[in-house]
Amino acid sequence: MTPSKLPGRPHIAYQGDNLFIEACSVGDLARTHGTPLFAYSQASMADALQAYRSGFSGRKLHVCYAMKANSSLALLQFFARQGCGFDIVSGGELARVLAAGGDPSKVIFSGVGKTRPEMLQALEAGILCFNVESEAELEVLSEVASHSGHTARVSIRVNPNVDPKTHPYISTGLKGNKFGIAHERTLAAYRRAVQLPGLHVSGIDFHIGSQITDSRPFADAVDRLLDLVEQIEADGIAIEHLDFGGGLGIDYAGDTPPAADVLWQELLAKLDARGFGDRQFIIEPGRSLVGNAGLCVTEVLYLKPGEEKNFCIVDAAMNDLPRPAMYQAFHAIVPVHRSAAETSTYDVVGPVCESGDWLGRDRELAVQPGDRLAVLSAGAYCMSMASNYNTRGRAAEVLVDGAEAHLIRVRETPQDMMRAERLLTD
Ligand SMILES: Cc1ncc(COP(=O)(O)O)c(C=O)c1O
Ligand SMILES: N[C@@H](CCCC[NH3+])C(=O)O
Repeated sequence: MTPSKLPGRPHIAYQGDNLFIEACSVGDLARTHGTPLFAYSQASMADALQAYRSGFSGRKLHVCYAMKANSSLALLQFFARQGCGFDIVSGGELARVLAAGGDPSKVIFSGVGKTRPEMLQALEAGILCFNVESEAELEVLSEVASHSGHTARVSIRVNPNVDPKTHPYISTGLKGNKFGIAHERTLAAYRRAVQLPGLHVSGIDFHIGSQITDSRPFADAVDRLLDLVEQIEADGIAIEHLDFGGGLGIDYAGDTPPAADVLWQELLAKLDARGFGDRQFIIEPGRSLVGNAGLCVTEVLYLKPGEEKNFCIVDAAMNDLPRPAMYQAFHAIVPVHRSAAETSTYDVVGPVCESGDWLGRDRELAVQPGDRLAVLSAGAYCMSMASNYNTRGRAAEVLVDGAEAHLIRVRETPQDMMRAERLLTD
């Protein structure tokens, strides 16, 4: 039987009427592990990583997986085994990298609010580079490094003032965003960095936003970055590596982002033309490595017809999948077992006590209580943004490799959720 593939998700397909992720039936996974359940395709992640590596073939490339997209330990372990480093934004993320067997010397540390203890933790672990986001941070990092006898390798994150044309909450490279140092102030920041003790200037970076579906903003940002590198190097300061951040989008709803290899072949032609093609490059992709590798299986609890809306109430909620509530994001929702029954239009909602707790609006579905649905594109910024709101335990997760499904996270229990709390004693 020829599987019918879902666009943009090559390893998720119907065989007959049953949904499969690689060679695992999604229905069987749900029966074995319960719902809500996240399932990730290892082959999808490998393919996505390979697309970047093909685009940079013959170049010096270091891929730092932006683990905020999905920081589940087994996924980190997978990327570490593929030779990747990690883009971290907290001491907690560094601890996860180490727990997953990641190599700290391949880690870069981004983020506007690094604390002194986090800086020290990263210096002691021996990370590759700090992506510094303000002049004030530069001073503090110099102090922490020199007082502790370390040298911090630094890259300055430039805010190139380029519009990535994405949701305002996930745009990061515009003047009005809190991220990076303004283009105009960058040279002065480098001049200061080379004077400060405890710092070694290593690179320059940008990250302009997330879910970018057009190559233009990347091309503009690369141009602006290279203008700066020329100025900085003319000033006698060597820039060893160029870091282009992450941000490439995925297909959620028929979106057509450029393929990673195509995008980078185009951008590298620009870098070659300007004489920068043989530099050490770093990229920090998150969503595009894991987003369409994942789905979340949920069970229909109740159907509730209403005067204005029909509700399909499922056992996954905004605490598991916060993107619709936070960004009005669209995630495709498909049946785990397709049926020929007549469809109705439903809002797919969770059990959480908020009207914002919806996963999909106005979806045509043929469903009954007990049926299962799969929320697609759930590999990125779902589990890593999940919460315990309404004291709902985080879902279980499986990593699928062909016909094998490895349980990589057990469902969180009420005891797990209460573990860090203390009652008052008289
Ligand atoms: C500094 C930095 N690098 C990389 C990423 C990864 O972005 P994406 O998941 O869109 O690839 C982010 C998140 O937007 C980020 O803030
Ligand atoms: N959480 C966002 C992406 C944030 C990117 C981090 N800088 C999303 O779900 O789309």
